[in-house]
Amino acid sequence: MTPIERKRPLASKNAAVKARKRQKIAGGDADYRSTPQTSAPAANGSKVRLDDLEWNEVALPDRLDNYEGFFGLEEIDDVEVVRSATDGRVSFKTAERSTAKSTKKRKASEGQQKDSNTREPQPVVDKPSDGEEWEGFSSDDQDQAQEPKVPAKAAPARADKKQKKKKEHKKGAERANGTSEPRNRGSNAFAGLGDEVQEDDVNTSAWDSLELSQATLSSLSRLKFPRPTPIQSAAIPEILDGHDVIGKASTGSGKTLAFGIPILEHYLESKTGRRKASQASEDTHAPLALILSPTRELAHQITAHLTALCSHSSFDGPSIATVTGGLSIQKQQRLLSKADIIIGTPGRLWEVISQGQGLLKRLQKIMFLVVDEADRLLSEGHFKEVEEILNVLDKDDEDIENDDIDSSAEQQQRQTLVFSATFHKGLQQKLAAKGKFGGELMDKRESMEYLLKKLRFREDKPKFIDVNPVEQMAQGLKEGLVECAGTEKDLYLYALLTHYPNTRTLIFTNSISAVRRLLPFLQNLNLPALGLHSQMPQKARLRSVEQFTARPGSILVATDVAARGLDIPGVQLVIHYHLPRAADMYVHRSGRTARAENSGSSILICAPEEVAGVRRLVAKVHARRGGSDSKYFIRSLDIDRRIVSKLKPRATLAKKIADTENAKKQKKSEDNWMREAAEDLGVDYDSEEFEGDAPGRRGRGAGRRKAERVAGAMSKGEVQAMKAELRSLLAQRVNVGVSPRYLTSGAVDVDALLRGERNGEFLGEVGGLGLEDAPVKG
Ligand SMILES: Nc1ncnc2c1ncn2[C@@H]1O[C@H](COP(=O)(O)OP(=O)(O)OP(=O)(O)O)[C@@H](O)[C@H]1O
Repeated sequence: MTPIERKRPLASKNAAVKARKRQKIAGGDADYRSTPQTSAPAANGSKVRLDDLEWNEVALPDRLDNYEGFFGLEEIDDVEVVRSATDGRVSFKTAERSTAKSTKKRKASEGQQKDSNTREPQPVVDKPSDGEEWEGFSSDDQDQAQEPKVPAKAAPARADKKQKKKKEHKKGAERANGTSEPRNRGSNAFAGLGDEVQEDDVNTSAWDSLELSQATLSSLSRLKFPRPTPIQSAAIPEILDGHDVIGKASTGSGKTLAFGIPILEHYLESKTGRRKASQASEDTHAPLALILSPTRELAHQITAHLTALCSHSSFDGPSIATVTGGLSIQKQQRLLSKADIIIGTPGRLWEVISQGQGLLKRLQKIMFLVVDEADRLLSEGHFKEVEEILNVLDKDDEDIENDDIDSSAEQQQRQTLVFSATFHKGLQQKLAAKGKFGGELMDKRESMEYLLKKLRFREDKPKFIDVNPVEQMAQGLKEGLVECAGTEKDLYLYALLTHYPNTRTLIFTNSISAVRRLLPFLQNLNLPALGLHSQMPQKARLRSVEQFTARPGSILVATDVAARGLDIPGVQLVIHYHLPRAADMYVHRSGRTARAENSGSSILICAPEEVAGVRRLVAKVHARRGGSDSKYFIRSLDIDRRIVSKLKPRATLAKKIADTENAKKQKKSEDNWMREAAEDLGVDYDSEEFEGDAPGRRGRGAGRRKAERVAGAMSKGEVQAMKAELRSLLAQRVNVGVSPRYLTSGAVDVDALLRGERNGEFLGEVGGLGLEDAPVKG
């Protein structure tokens, strides 16, 4: 049903404001009061009056100057307009949910209006959501709440919380032993959680020292996370104590929950207070946290992690809005209006903020700003939109109108949490022409200086937590390189994949065109390959990640859009088809495997001239051990050339078919573009004539273009013939010459390999990457 909209009458606005003020003074909140509502909700589908419907105010753009007597819009969903057949009168039929809530709200509001003169003012637990809500409080209350929440002051609050939590723990234990009265379910958000011990819950006593709420502990138990990871152990208490935190820990070490758990704790603790404030002024519902992510996939993944943390519980989880490009902006705007946690990529977030709709002011009230994969977000080339957002949060933007918020107080409220596996300098330094690497990694002092320069922390010295300063690569990671001629990379890629059948593999390239080229190449060879790059439509991107996650032996060919943060369980092998452009990228790409204490392998495919640079790069990454120069020497894996040569005919054919089809697609889209341009200019377009006449058709790329032209000119029949030939090649046994069964002293069963059966001895012989003895969870 489409939403009904109506103009919000001035009188109703004034009444609403007055009611809110009264409600604030009373400190009450109908939905969260412990006294049960006695009024029965209206029957499902009953008719109600227009004013009894649960109207929601529609946000107007922040920068709308002149309302010209227009006070606002309200809208409502799920309402049926019923016209009486007898007298033509219009009434409204609404679902029980809506009617019940509006009845409850009306009753509450009436009750509060009645009681407002007799009740004692009660302090609101959390900070107010706007200046107006301070009315009715003493100046002491105001001072207390507006005081900067510096750690020294936060500590006593933490001490109180500790007492409270100790009691909660004790009660939880009593309940578990059957020594306490069962809790009154429904009396608060945590009610009954301790009672619901499920068979497959795990013991979470290792989390006890963090003093988390029973609700969070139950969630962790159900997620089967028996103990915190080192970064969680170190960061969570500091964040709960109110500190700004810079957290550095290796890939896959659980950084998401290191900030996610404290945010959830804060949400649960302040839920009643926050809801009180927001109930009083629903149109200014302030989010608790803003989490910035460099990629769309990571943003959606953080959402999934936080949702999983909450969905395993019986409390009402926070409302999470994910704001990324490629998906409906209108839908995201709607979610934003009620969001407790906003997770987004800077570009789309800035777009939404710029469009107004009230988000800007609400964002200024956040309690947590999280910058995930911080070095990437804050690096040149990506920083602009982040900077704009930071300006908005800190109210530096002079364009912002109707400014009635005390920005300094708001800024001091906010905790800034920064996480990454690497902090590096010179992200933009690319591989120099002769295979040199840029992208030096920063030490603690440098990264601190860098972040302090870029971010506005509320503390002079945020807590820098580096749980594994001696090693940023995951413990279970094995590394190796395969050397081959630059022109044979495709062939060696195929050979490598053949030796790791049914292995979830992530292949990294440095360009979108390489993804477009490799994907059909591998698919032609009957390999279950998927693609991921930033020019794919967002839905296709999400689908690729979903399918890669769901299908155990699948292969994902991706650009570095997949390098950061993606947590796909059971990725066993990462192949760097193109070398990473910087040391940090090597760390992040390789970090897609060997996550959460699993094992995995990372293999670079290098041209001979690249080998020395790669060795230096990998040694540099490992040199973080104690700061001394590392002797780490990445092993070379010698793939038997006899096998490679046997695989060559099929690889060559698969490549030719892929290139032909790509060239045809390319030609078609170029033709379409040229034809449209010619039509716009009112001239005739003949592609062949254009090709022949075009000047400057020599020089760089001319050879490739010629090959593309030839490939593109191939007939359908020729392509079909190549496909048939490839099919027959793929169906044949590979005759390896010496012995069709065993190569390299009986270590490799090539037929078994080509049948898709694993043979780990192959690499075991030459370098012992140890994939075979790497059990993979998930
Ligand atoms: N305490 C825990 N016990 C077991 N598993 C955990 C725990 N905390 C997180 N995990 C799991 O570990 C995996 C990696 O976590 P996460 O994605 O947060 O890593 P990360 O440090 O952010 O990695 P990256 O640097 O690559 O972004 C996830 O699947 C997560 O569910």
